[in-house]
Amino acid sequence: MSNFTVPRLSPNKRQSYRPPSRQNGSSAISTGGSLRRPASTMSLRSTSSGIRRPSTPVSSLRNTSGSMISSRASSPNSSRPSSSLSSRSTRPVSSMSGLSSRSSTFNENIYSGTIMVSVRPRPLREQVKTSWMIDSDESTIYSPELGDFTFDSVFGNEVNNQDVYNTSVADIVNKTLDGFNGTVFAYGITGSGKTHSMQGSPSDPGIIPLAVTEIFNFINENSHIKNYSVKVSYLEIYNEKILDLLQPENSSTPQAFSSASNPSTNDLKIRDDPMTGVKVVGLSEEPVNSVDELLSVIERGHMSRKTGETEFNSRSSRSHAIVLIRICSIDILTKAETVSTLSLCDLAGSERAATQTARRKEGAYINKSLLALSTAIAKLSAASTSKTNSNVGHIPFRDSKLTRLLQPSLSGNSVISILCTVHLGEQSYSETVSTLRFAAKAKNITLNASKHELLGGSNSEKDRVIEKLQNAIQKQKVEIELLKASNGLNSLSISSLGPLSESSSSSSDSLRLRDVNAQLASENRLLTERVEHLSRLMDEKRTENVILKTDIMTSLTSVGTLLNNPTVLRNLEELFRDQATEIEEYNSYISHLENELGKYEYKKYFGESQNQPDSSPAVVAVVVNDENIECPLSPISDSDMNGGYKTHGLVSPSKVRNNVLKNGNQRELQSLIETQKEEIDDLKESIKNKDKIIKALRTSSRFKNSLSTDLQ
Ligand SMILES: Nc1ncnc2c1ncn2[C@@H]1O[C@H](COP(=O)(O)OP(=O)(O)OP(=O)(O)O)[C@@H](O)[C@H]1O
Repeated sequence: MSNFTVPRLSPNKRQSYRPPSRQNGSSAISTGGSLRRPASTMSLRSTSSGIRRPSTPVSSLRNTSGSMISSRASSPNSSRPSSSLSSRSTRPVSSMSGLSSRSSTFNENIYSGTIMVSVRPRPLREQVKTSWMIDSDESTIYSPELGDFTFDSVFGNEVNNQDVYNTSVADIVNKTLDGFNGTVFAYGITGSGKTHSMQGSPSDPGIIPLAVTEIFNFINENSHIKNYSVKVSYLEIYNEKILDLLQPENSSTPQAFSSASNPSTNDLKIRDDPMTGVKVVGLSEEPVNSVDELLSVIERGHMSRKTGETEFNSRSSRSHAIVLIRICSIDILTKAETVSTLSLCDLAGSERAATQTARRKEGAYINKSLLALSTAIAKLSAASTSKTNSNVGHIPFRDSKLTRLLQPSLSGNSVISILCTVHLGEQSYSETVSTLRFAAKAKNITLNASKHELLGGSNSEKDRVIEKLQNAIQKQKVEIELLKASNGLNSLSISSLGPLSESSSSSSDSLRLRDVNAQLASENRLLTERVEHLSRLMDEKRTENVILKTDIMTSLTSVGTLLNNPTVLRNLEELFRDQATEIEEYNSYISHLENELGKYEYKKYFGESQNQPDSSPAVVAVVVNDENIECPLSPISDSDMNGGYKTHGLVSPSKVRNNVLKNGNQRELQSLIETQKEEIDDLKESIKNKDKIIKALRTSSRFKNSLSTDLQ
């Protein structure tokens, strides 16, 4: 059974909905079951700009069941104001400029303005703490640490998908129906509500089914003025591969049989396209004639989408999914033809490093493409805000399939709405901040979208296209003439195909030129493939690096987290102190043993009656082998030094042996020496281990100090 319930909007509800507080321009708060206090009684707080205005902490925006509430009316098709719109084609231009609340201008063929950016927090559970606040103006979200973030809309908890659609998406769909390309995408961390907003549920249909409904309602209304055709494609980008969700490969063509003529649907290629900017080669398109048909095609594609379980979402989308709805209209009277595409994107959510390898790989690809998207957005934002447009550099659209596909839209060829979904719990604070920063940058981007009218349009439009084509033909003619006139160039160009015959006519010249052209085109193809191959290799390398970096960061973060825990730190310091004390004890025990050994050896060597001089240093070690007896602090013969000691000397083994024999039991002495030596070695080994531990503890302590310095 389809997941989508088809909402039937009555035609007059198609126009953009503004909540009551906005429509009458006041900040009055709707009380339809809402617990939000009226603005006048709200606590005042100062903002970064010094203006004081009412605000409500997110935590207080909960109703008794723990869900958040805001002033936006929850109005499942009921409380929405009905507009007097009878036909969009007759709607005054001024009423269509509401795409973004920031400055935007619109004429029949060009839209200039900014991206519509909205923020939708996922409802918090009762016990979840948050420091975020949403202003009653429904456009500002505030954190005490970072201040205000202002967007076109910041939704409260009680809004449903219909409200989100009316406020943030309906204008985009309307413009698509007018011939502009439209793009809507949901962006946010895993589990923040992207799929919930885009697809919805039977009881709360999402943006995709609502947009589809609006499209067909409009088409039905205007079928007496224009002929429409609608086609749908559905693709996903999974691990940097583009897959056709309407023709999953395993259902039809086995990979082994895929060839250039029957390209694999498991990794479709993107090509530049003069009409649409980019084109996914081989992506299937299905014609559809009704809401139900369109939704069932999407539902079919949806079944093939990759999902998996993450820490935050038991059914997480592991791919970026894009529904492309192509609408073609031909004016019955003027024959003006427009083609426009509505792209509805449910992006995969970013997430912290996962534990499973497969999830980690997916996560690395997802994070990589989202990083590419936010880099592109940041650069476009810088380009839009910079007065000179210089120093913004190249926009790296080719860094990921996602940015490559969105390139025409982000480059201004589309009207765009971005819905940023966030989770306002403390646990996701840093992710929420980065999503809001992304949203703020996106808000700066300016768009200059134009309608996509084809031949057959108004006379002036037709003339413009004809003139363009004639100019192109003229240019080519001149080029051919130049080639013909220049023998040198001619022979240079054609030499690779063999000499021209003396008597070549102009027609054979042009045949040869066509051959040269074909050869150059095929070389070009080869080079393009090589470039693609190399960039794929680079992509793989980058992904490996991302995975490696993610692993390293995970380890560093866990060490950092461990060292930031005061209890762990205290325990480590105690351990460190204990080890140091123990080492000192060992050292003094070793000295004691060495002293004893020295005394014992001295007595054996010089006789029981001789006392070791008090001032004599201890023997540190005695090594017995066949050739030498090494006594780093060994006693030497009477004659050598009158019973004194020589440091680190080597005594001849025969001398020692003689003296030992003179004093009795050599075996006993040797075994004692060896036992003592083994004990000393064991103790030294144990000190070495302790030293290692101390060294490791010192290193972690240094690492912790440097981490905390970095964090400051
Ligand atoms: N605004 C909301 N109201 C009610 N439930 C919501 C809302 N947002 C999200 N949820 C619920 O939270 C869960 C996760 O949401 P969803 O699957 O839409 O997240 P997501 O951002 O698409 O995650 P992923 O990127 O992992 O696919 C779902 O059960 C969804 O129903």
